[in-house]
Amino acid sequence: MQVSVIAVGKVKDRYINEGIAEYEKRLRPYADLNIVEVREERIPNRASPAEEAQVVEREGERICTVVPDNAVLVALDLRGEAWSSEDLASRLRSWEIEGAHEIAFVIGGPLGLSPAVLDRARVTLSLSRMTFLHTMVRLILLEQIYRGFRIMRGEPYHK
Ligand SMILES: C[S@@+](CC[C@H](N)C(=O)[O-])C[C@H]1O[C@@H](n2cnc3c(N)ncnc32)[C@H](O)[C@@H]1O
Repeated sequence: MQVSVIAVGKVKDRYINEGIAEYEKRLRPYADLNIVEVREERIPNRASPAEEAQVVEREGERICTVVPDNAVLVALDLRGEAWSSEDLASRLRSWEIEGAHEIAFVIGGPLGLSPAVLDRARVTLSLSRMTFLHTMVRLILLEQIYRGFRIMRGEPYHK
């Protein structure tokens, strides 16, 4: 299965990049993983609500240009559905059964995802009610996708 993680901005912290690299490696037997970064828009100092909305909209336009037409799009958003890891495993299984060619998870920038991206998503997923650093979300999400595949295949993993 092709799994894409579309994310706004680059990960600069070494400790996060090392974790991401570890989970990219662990996921290799389960999925063809593709991480796509789109440019993070500069937020002006003391940005007005209109300027912030423009930042989010521009990043959203960049995201929309890289989302393949036939992908199942999962938007990571604080206000999304709360799933257990078993829920994610069963969604992965049902997308596989439906013959979905690609699952694309999308992570917003510091100001979140645009309405256009949220509208395009098949499902909006929350990892917690707490707000995480967007670069940290990339690592947490990869661990959950890995955990989901392990559960789906009935393979042991940490409880
Ligand atoms: C710093 S957060 C954006 C916060 C922004 N104020 C909002 O309300 O969307 C950056 C991105 O990380 C992801 N994110 C952060 N915490 C999350 C959570 N608990 N669940 C799902 N996604 C999260 C989302 O994709 C979000 O767009």
